[in-house]
Amino acid sequence: MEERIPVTVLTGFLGSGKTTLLQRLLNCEEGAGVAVMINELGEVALDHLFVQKLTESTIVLKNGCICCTMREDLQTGLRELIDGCSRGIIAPFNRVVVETTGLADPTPIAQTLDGDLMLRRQVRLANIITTIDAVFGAEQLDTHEESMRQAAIADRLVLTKTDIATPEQIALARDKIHKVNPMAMVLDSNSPESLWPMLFDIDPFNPDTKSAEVQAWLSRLPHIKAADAMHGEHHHHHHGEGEEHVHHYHEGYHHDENEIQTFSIRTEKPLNWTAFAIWLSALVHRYGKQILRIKGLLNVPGALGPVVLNTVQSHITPPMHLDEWPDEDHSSRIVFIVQGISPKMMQTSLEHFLSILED
Ligand SMILES: Nc1nc2c(ncn2[C@@H]2O[C@H](COP(=O)(O)OP(=O)(O)OP(=O)(O)O)[C@@H](O)[C@H]2O)c(=O)[nH]1
Repeated sequence: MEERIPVTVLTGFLGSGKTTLLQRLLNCEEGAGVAVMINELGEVALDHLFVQKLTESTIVLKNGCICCTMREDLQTGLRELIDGCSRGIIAPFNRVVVETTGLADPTPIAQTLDGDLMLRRQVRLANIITTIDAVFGAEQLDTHEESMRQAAIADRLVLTKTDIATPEQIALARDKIHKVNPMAMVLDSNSPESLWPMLFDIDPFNPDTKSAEVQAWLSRLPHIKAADAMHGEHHHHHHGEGEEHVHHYHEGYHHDENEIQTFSIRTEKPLNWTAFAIWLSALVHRYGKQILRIKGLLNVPGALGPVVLNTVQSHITPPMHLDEWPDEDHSSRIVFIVQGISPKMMQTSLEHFLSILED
């Protein structure tokens, strides 16, 4: 169904093991079909020298960061790969992995793919993979905003250096990343099994695997599934004649002034899609960079199954219908990962918006 080439963004803090992971992936059987773009800071690019299996389908973007100054280079690089392949200069590939610098904000990269009309027809964002250093990860998440954003935005988190970290360090890193991003699958880079299927076979933006991906991240959110049992931890809001509207579950991750927060909203009532879509685009427009991820299952009147929502910052993929619900719970559930925005404010504004349109 989906013919565009999937692009994976591989990010992670400085020295967290991106290049090492990339090397391991390229060494897999499936690695032969991967074209690589490596972005490095500094005039003398070195990273790509550590990746042994480099072929002609590797492009090194030097001397700048694709998330800030080199977005055009990213576009040009992708075009070069695609053109080269169609002219037979570059070996055929079926996936592109873009390794960012350690300080990159991965979200503008997603937008870069979107922003180029030509490219948009040929490539699509497949997923965002973030490496987290098991030894220093917990500390880096606390002290470096870049690290925190990289973790918050990810579809997959890969814990590296578990072979040299203490069990306490690993537990602490896992605990922190779960608080920042409970939806992402967490993998161990030193696991003897192939990471390939976990990283690539279920692809959150691919309609064919959407249902499996939704089930996977829902299962990681037990507090949403078992919401009614969570007395005291969520707030009911009553409107008019006591009708129940939006419930709000607050996970909360406290991080100084630029606090990143994960929280979810559930509503039992079918959601007015038009109203919700207007609210969402206004939100994304207003807060831009502060919206890291939004994932949701929406119960929209008239639809057989739920509508799946998946945004990376202002990159809102067209919502997709599933034929059936992944579980018995047919309420709308939306998970937000935001930075410096009050969950309370968002919840109130959504309630308000939905109620205006109902009247
Ligand atoms: N023991 C151990 N060392 C690792 C692991 N992953 C990476 N390293 C080492 O950590 C160092 C940094 O790894 P890289 O793969 O270069 O990290 P990176 O994220 O690409 O680094 P930058 O591009 O500089 O941000 C290297 O010396 C790697 O050999 C791991 O799982 N275990």
